[in-house]
Amino acid sequence: MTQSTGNTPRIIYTLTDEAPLLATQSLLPIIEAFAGTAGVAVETRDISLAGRILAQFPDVLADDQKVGDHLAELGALATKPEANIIKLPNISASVPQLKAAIKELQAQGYPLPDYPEEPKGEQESEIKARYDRTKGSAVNPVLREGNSDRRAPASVKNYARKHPHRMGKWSPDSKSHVAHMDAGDFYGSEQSVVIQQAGTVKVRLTGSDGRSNMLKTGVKVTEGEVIDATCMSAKALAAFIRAQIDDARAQDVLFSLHLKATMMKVSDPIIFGVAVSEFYGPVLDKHAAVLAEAGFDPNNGIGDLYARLPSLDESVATEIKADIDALYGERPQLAMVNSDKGITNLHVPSDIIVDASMPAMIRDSGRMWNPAGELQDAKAVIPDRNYAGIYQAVIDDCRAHGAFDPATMGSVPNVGLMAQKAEEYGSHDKTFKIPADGVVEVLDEAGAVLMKHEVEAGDIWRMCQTKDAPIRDWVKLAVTRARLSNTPAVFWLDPQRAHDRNLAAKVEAYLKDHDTSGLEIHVMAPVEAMKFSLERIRAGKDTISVTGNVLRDYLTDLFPIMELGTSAKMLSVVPLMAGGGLFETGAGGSAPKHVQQFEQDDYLRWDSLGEFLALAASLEHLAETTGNARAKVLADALDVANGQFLDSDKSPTRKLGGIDNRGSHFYLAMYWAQALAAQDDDAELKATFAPVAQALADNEAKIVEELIAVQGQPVDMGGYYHPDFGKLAAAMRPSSTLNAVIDSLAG
Ligand SMILES: NC(=O)C1=CN([C@@H]2O[C@H](COP(=O)(O)OP(=O)(O)OC[C@H]3O[C@@H](n4cnc5c(N)ncnc54)[C@H](OP(=O)(O)O)[C@@H]3O)[C@@H](O)[C@H]2O)C=CC1
Ligand SMILES: O=C(O)CCC(=O)C(=O)O
Ligand SMILES: [Mg+2]
Repeated sequence: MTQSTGNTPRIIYTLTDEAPLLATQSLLPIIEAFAGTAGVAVETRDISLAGRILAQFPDVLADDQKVGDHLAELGALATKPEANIIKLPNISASVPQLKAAIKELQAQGYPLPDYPEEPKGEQESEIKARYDRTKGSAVNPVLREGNSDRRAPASVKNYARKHPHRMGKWSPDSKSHVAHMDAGDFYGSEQSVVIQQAGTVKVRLTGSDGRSNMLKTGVKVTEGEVIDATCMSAKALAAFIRAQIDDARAQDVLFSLHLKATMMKVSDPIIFGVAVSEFYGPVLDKHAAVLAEAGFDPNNGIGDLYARLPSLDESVATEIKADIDALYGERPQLAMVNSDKGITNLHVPSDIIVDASMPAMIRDSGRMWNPAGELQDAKAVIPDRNYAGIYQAVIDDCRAHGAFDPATMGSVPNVGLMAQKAEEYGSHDKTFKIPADGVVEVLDEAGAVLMKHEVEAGDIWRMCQTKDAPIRDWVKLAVTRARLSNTPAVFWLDPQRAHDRNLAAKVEAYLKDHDTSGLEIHVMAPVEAMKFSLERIRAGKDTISVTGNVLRDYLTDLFPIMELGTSAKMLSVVPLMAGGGLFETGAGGSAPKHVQQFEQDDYLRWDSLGEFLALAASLEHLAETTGNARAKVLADALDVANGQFLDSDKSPTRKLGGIDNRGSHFYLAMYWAQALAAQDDDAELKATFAPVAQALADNEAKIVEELIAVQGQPVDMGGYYHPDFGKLAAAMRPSSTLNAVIDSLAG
């Protein structure tokens, strides 16, 4: 961690995981050196999965192993006006990832306890509770103390139009489709209440035997807040999955499941587990006793079963493997995550993240990879109806009109509601797998029943909260964006949903607080909104989507992936409600596939454009809020550099032998230095950067050669979740010529 003292204006740059952490090793020294010339300190805070785990266990770690709770620190900072945080994507860990990270830290000498999946006794429950704080979407809901504004800046959109990426061709005969439940899902059972008076609510389960049990007490609620409760029937889900398995086989399409088991860290792993249990049912039933003994948990995927086979008697393990292979002969083929390695769609819950997986399918002509490594039509199972329909609408559109054309299509920016753990971000501690048949009720302090569901054992029940102030802020942000970009805005709200009806009433009321004259503002159900937006983008027109938290997530991968080929090129800003700024980098995740390639070939194809855009926005915000004129000069020059970077197409080439992430950082540094040397707003900066620009330009060929020369060899990172920073820095900064120029600027 680097830290400054006193009142130096500062930007916090987050250290995260996987590809973005690798990119940081190369980019951060450049950022620090440039920012330093304006007296801006760039400090780092570690919010990686490994860092978060270590921060939970100060009591078991030696003094030199302890790390501070940087996430808690940044969460507090996000509620203050001085916050200026650049947030890179981090791992939202599934249980298999969490266990792998713990194992790696233990092997590095950190005396951490094992993850007690089924805790026995108080001590193990306490350990599990600590680990669970680091699991799933543990970071974003803490830092996102504002709503989200994600869009492709004009320069990026123009670049995509000039250099359209490849889109898979769609056939009108495509059999690909989305399958969702028709009843018994969250959509069908949602109830919603607007809180009239601040207080607390509690959640009570009363079993059919009359005994009651508090699932949750003391949930604080504020006036005007919207709370919802909803429930998915385990029986209906299992029947639905069975029917889809049969139908996929009958139609000869791949079976694939698309969930968000990382962000919806309690409900979706259970849904994933039901799909695994149904698909592999005959084998799991036959070997139930031995698998239970081995600790297999279907919620962790069929990969968990394979991981446990070595602990079994060899003949039993061989029989289980043979039974699975035989079962594959009776099942539809599974969509593959990695067909070369035999990793299926049901192996690990964190490999099938719907926001990225559905757009990838749509980009690849609606097909997914089959076990033979070929593209094939697929059934995309998205059990809950809340949002599944939007993807079917895209598929229908592509089947009817062909793939979208990035050279001509319009854009769909997003204004997303997520502040103060809005909607599903607030569900993590209020989602339960129901232990017994009965009734779940949400009660207020006086004991009045606010919401009520009949439940059966195994059902998933969850409650969400959405505070009033974030809703007001979201409406305001939507109007501001519509006005600034002179673009129609559509609130995606479904009149069939209780929560959405409450939101729509608030939207109607809060729109009156703003001057909306001349603006085109609609409220439409998601499928209708999708159709409306698709028709417009085919005609080259833009439409702002104004959505809740989940659609924010889904749409900000879907549209950028269609429009730009990747969501890495998005500007992703979170204007914090307290006045600070959280600048996210792109809209994608931490790209584990990129790390595999880096480890194997010393080639990192991570595109840092998202970081460049976030940095410009962060410097601009810093200049505005602290009056630092030099930061403004740096920001303006970075805008120019970003434009030139796009014009010159200096993103990673994605081919060994071409520039990768590191090469793209060199070009950004050169263009940025050149823009600073060319400007006349600040003579001192001009003088500082003239020789830097000169040195970088003079040595361009040499630097590029030094950066490319290392490619093609394996890299030792000294760890995956907790790599050795010395090794990473050496690997990510292989050009001594570039390093000398940057280090001399840093002084
Ligand atoms: N903001 C956050 O903190 C987020 C974190 N996550 C976490 O990230 C991890 C991986 O999630 P996953 O769903 O696989 O999504 P990713 O976005 O990491 O991966 C999907 C694909 O997106 C493309 N991609 C994403 N970012 C970049 C980039 N900067 N440059 C080039 N390509 C990029 C790549 O696809 P292609 O090969 O097609 O170019 C990549 O393989 C998980 O642990 C998840 O929880 C996920 C989303 C957001
Ligand atoms: O919070 C998370 O786990 C993931 C968030 C995400 O995918 C996004 O914000 O786009
Ligand atoms: Mg996302």
